[in-house]
Parts: sequence; structure tokens; C-alpha cells
Amino acid sequence: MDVTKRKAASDLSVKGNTGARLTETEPKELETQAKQKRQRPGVTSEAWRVEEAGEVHEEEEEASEIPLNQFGKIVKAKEEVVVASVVVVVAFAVVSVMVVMMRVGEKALEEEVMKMVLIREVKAEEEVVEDSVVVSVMVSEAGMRKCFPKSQTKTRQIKKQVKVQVGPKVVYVPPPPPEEESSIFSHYATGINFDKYDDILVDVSGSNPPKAIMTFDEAGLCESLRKNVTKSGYVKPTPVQKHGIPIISAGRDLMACAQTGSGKTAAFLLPILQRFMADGVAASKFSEVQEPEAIIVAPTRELINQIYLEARKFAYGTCVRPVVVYGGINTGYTIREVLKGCNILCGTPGRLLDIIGRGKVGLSKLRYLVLDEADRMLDMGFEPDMRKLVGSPGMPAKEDRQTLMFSATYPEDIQRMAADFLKVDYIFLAVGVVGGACSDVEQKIVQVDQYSKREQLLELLRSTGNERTMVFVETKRSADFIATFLCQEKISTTSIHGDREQREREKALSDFRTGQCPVLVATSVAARGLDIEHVQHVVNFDLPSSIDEYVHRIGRTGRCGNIGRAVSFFNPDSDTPLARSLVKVLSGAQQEVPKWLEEIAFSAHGTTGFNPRGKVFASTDTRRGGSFKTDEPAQASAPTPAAAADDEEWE
Ligand SMILES: Nc1ncnc2c1ncn2[C@@H]1O[C@H](COP(=O)(O)OP(=O)(O)OP(=O)(O)O)[C@@H](O)[C@H]1O
Repeated sequence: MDVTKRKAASDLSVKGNTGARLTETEPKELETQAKQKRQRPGVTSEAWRVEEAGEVHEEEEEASEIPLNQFGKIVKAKEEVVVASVVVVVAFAVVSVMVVMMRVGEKALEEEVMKMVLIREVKAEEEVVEDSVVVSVMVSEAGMRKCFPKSQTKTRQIKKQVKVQVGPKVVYVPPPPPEEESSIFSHYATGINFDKYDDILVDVSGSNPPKAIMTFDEAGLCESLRKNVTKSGYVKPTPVQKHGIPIISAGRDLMACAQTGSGKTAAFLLPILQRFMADGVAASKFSEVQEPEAIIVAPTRELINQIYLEARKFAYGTCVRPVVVYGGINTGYTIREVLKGCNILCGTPGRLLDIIGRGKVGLSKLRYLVLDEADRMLDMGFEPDMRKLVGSPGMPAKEDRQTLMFSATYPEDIQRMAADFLKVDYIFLAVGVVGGACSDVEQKIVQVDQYSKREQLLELLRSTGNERTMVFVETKRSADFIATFLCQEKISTTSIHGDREQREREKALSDFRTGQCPVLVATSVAARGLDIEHVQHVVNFDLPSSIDEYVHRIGRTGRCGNIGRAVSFFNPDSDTPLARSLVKVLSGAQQEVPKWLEEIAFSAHGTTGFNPRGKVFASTDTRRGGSFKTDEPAQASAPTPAAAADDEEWE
């Protein structure tokens, strides 16, 4: 301890002891002592400040006027403790600063190294561990010099492992799919309107389309597949199956359009599986790189999972192994599942590209590429991914693979673009009106203002009792908000949207399926393809901006010949651009069109508010020039008998 300081301190204590106050000259003395101390070598300005602080503290103590006789030793001991603490604090501060500097240096080095890895200046070994890419880099002397030209450690070699998190770490592993036959084949009954499917007009165009089948027996399915079809409760094929199955079996590319809930999934799965069985596809087995024979792509996680479960069901008892990959699930788990064996790879675009990019999936054996909800897969959101997918190394050219597209809606511009992915002689199959709504759904449009929507919804849900209802809203925030509001009103509700974790999304869907929560508030993430038993009711709390989306949303009810209801809140302030397309969809499905809606639609005609997506009524193949005529009733856009004589087949 500094002797001078101790003396100054004891002087102060003595003064305190005598009870005397500092005279005017005494501060000058102290000032002189202080100056001397500042000039002492080895005393840092920081230590000095601390010492000064100590003195100030002591001056404050002096005011308490404690006599030295009684407490001198204690004061001295205290003084030593203070100084010791000061030394510890200073040492700690210095060490902390050094550690922080080292960390900053390391971070900067990591960043710099990573930059060099990215621009391929430094060779790195990449390895996938869980949801991270571990990059091992040997930073050479030259590399060090490049990163830190002024560094003292020029000669040192650093081997660094940089763990790069690819998005937030996802640990979710979904529950395994059911193993018992009863669960695998559980299905709901077809509805009273199932037989009416036979009356729907079917338009098949393209050269030499194969003849439609009338029964599953005519599909030439092997024994296992026939059994699985029967166990699924399928007695006779729907129109899209009657036409689609022979077209695919004949090896033709297909763009198929059929109304929601009319069995498009089986229309592509059955002929693909049949081809695999007929050709004796190799039983899937573990391999570091899997070579699937078919890839199926769909836009949402829940939908692709549903397609996977359907594929698993129809492939039951065969050696064909379908696998599913989608976001929100632990990557390590997904990769392990794929590597166990994979004949049919079902996936959302991002995960598919990822797993192909990691070299876990090769494309040399690929025979089928299926785009479900094809118009969605080719619209602005997914088109780049689809182009990447077909451009992936090893992807067979379109002439060497079979490409199949399915949806209930096909805007003309998308149809034209889809042709880039298909062979020139692809077949276009339209069951009913392209983009038309399912006629088994009773549609009602209610005019409301934004502020009365909640009350109207409540009234509606209270009047329908415990009916399974999907409530569609435009934003994730309002999904949460409306779900909370309904729960507060004692209506068991859950919600699904893109901001919820995959675990929560799957739980929400399962609670809705089982009826534990009979109301599901959803964004467009649940609009397409989901096939949920007993959904009697769809409410468009907010109308979507595109008519295609409307058609898909209301198609969550009224499936497979069952009847359903859809109520849509129309707010003239925001929904007027949709009015004309709505009128067309309603009249096309033989629904009552409210007078006020017609008036809004009519007054919106010719304004910039007109929704160009109303063009969904391309009733025929665009290769015939399309037939979009906005002023015609939807039904009138069915092909003329003259055209039918040319290259169409009527059922
Ligand atoms: N031939 C059939 N007989 C009985 N049920 C069938 C038949 N074909 C399909 N289904 C059932 O009909 C329901 C709807 O089928 P699917 O989900 O394939 O319709 P979709 O046309 O793909 O609908 P979306 O356009 O909404 O995607 C499913 O439960 C399916 O198992």
C-alpha cells in the first residue's frame, strides 16, 4: 500500500479525531500532496481517480467525527480493505477489457474468415450437424495477414471451427405416422352428391388422349393397390381419376384441373404406384444418397404431409417407401428419415432444394415430378424455386421425365408458364369450369363494415353450435386476435398461421380434426388442399384479394360429394375489386347472387379496381387460345360441341 496515501489518510483521520474542521490552508496542503502523488511514477490516472475517490470517501467519514483513540485501528483496517478492493476492481476491469478485446478480435476474425469462405478464398470443410453447418477452416499465415494486416500473430496458424446457425435452431420432431391399419386407412364417407360428379362436363385436350376408365378394375392396379383402394373406401373413381389415371399410365404429361375435394391426390398417386409395381421398383434401403423415382411438391407443410400420408396409405404392404420433408422440423431427423430409403419424396420447395443441395438426394432415377396446387407452385412466390428444382444437377430434362400438374384453379398466365415444364404434347384435363367453385358448397355473401365483423362472427358461430368451422383472416396478427377473442367468448378455438411454430401448427390442426377445438382461425396457409373430415362451415372473416384463393378456401368444406356452407363478409371499402369475380364464381356454381353485390360489381366494371385475376375462367386449354370472356356466364364457357368433335372427349 502506498505510504503517502496511508499518511494522508491517517492525517485526515487524526483531524477527524480532534474534531477540528479543515482550515482554509489545509486544502492547499492536500492539493500539494495530491499533485505529488499524481507525479509519482507507476500510479495510473485510473488508480489515481480511485484513490481520489477513496479520499473523498474518507472526507465524508471525517464529518462523522469519530475519535481515533477508539476507532483508529478499525479505520486503518478499513482503509486497507478499501485499497485492496480498489486493486481487485482495477485488476478485474483490466482483465475484462482484455477478454472483451480478445472476443471482439475473435469475432472479427470469424467474420473475416467466413467472408473469405463465402468468396471461396479460403478452403473450408463443411459438415451438417443438426441445424448448423460446421465450417472447419485452417487459416494460413497469409490468410491471417489478409484478415489482420497489423496483427502480431502473423506466423501463427489458426484452425478454427465456425458454427453457422441456419435460421433458428429447430428441434421439433413430429410424432411418427400411425402404424395400425385402422388409422392408416381411416376415411370419411362420400356424400350424397358423390354420384353427381358423373354429370360434370369434362374437357380433355391434347393429341391422342387415352380413353377414360369407368371403374378401378379398369385401372389395371396390382393386387396390393386394389386392396388399398378398397380399404380406403373408394368404390368408383371420380372424374379426375377416371381421366387422369389412364393419361398418366400412358406416360403422358398432364395439366389437370378439377374442383376442390374431388380426388386429385389419388388421381396421381395410384398410376405412379402402379408403374413402380409393374416395373418392379427396387425396395428402398439405407444409403448415404437416395435416388427417389418420384418427387411431389406442394406449397404448405400441412398439405405435403397429408399427401405423404396418402402415398403411405396407397403404398401400404408394398416395398415402395414415401418420405416427407418440410420446414419447421429438425433437419437431422429429416435427413435420417430420407437416408433410410426413399422412392417417393414429398416436400415443400425450400426443404426439397435444401436436401438436394446437401447431396442427400440424387435425381438420376427420377421419373415423375408432380406439382400439386400447380398454379400456386408456379406463381411469383414459388416460381423461382420450381425453376431451381427443374434446373438441379441431375434432374432429367422434361422430355425424359413425366411432369404432372394438379389444381382447382389455373389462371391463363400460369397455364402458359406451366407449359415450360411440360412436354409439348401434354394433355390438358378440365373437370367442370376451370377455377370454378365446388357446387356442393352453399355460398353466402354478407355485406358488413369492418367494425361489425367480430359481432357478426360471434352471432354466426353461436347460431351454428358445435359445427366444425374454419374462419379465414388475412393476417397472422388478426388470426391470433380473433382466436383470442373467440376463446374469451367461450368458443373453443385454435389458430394456424405462418408465425406459429410447427409443433403448434400441428397441434392446432389435430385439435381441430378431433373436434377438441371446433373452430380453427386460419390464414391462407390452410386455404389449399387440406382435407379435414366434418368441416361443415367456412367463414371468410376477411375476403382474400384473389378469387382463386376464395375458391380454395371455401373448398375446405363440401368435399367428396358432401355438402357444406361458406359465409363471406364483404366490406365494400376493401373488397370491391373482388366483386366481379365473386359474381362469376357464384353464378358459375349456381348460387344466388345478391343484388347489392351485382351493383357493386357493375359499378366497379372498367375501373382500376377490377380484379384481373377474374381471368380464372379460362374454360379450356390455353393452347387453343384460351376462352376468357368476362361477360359470359361461367357455364357458357364450356367448349362448344364443334370444338369437342376436334380433340375433346365428353363424359
Ligand atoms: N374415388 C373416391 N371414392 C371415395 N373417396 C374418395 C375418392 N377419391 C378421393 N376420395 C376422398 O375424397 C377426399 C378429397 O380428396 P383429395 O384431397 O384428393 O381432393 P382434391 O381434389 O385434391 O382437393 P383439393 O383441391 O382441395 O386439394 C379425400 O378424403 C379422399 O380420400
